[in-house]
Amino acid sequence: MTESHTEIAERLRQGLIASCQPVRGGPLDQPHLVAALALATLAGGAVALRIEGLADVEAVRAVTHLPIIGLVKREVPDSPVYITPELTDVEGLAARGAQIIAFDATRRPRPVSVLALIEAIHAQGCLAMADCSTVEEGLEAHRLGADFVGSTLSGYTEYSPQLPGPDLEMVRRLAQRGVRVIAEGRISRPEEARAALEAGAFAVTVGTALTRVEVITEGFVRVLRPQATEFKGGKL
Ligand SMILES: CC(=O)N[C@H](C=O)[C@@H](O)[C@H](O)[C@H](O)COP(=O)(O)O
Repeated sequence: MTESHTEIAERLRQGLIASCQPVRGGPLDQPHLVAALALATLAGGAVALRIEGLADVEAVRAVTHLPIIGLVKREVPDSPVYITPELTDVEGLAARGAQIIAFDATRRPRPVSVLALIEAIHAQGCLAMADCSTVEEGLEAHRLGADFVGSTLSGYTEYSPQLPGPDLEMVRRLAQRGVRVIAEGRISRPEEARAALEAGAFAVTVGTALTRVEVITEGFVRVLRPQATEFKGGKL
């Protein structure tokens, strides 16, 4: 039985969303291993998954009925936008079973408007998650009908705050304005996840700290052997 949008949103409330995006090109970058990583995070209590790429979404959908936030990372000409940039990406993700589709909703030059993406996502029967880098972008995406706004891209556009940790101020200000915010980006400790909920986040997404084994390992190695700091992994 397919769940209603309300039921899907309720599953996320106050919960942990596990982003399972292995280091691309690394040893865990295989759809069946991403599915295993996803199951491991669900066993730990994650309420939903954030999965990148059509093959990985398909593999994860085959092993769980729980909510998948799907996205495609892809470079397009003449635009820095790389998270679900075009309408064909939306169709591909919906066809593979993503119930929520995340896309870049920044104000940078883009191949497709934020409104057109939201409408396409809704036309596929999915919920729209707007990955934003500032409060203003989040408010605009909310106004245009996005179901969730993520702090995902704070620190990843040149005009947003470049913080070492999560942008809790962005979360707080959007939540105060009645936006359903998913705190995401550089949350690496349980206390930070808790602080995000206290700032008003609807749910919290953690990626690297759960599933990018190379990066987690390197964090320890850097402390033990500061001279051997070179990260040998692939693309994040
Ligand atoms: C900026 C960008 O492209 N973020 C991506 C979005 O899906 C992923 O690379 C991040 O891992 C994800 O947002 C979770 O964040 P963190 O791994 O910091 O917990």
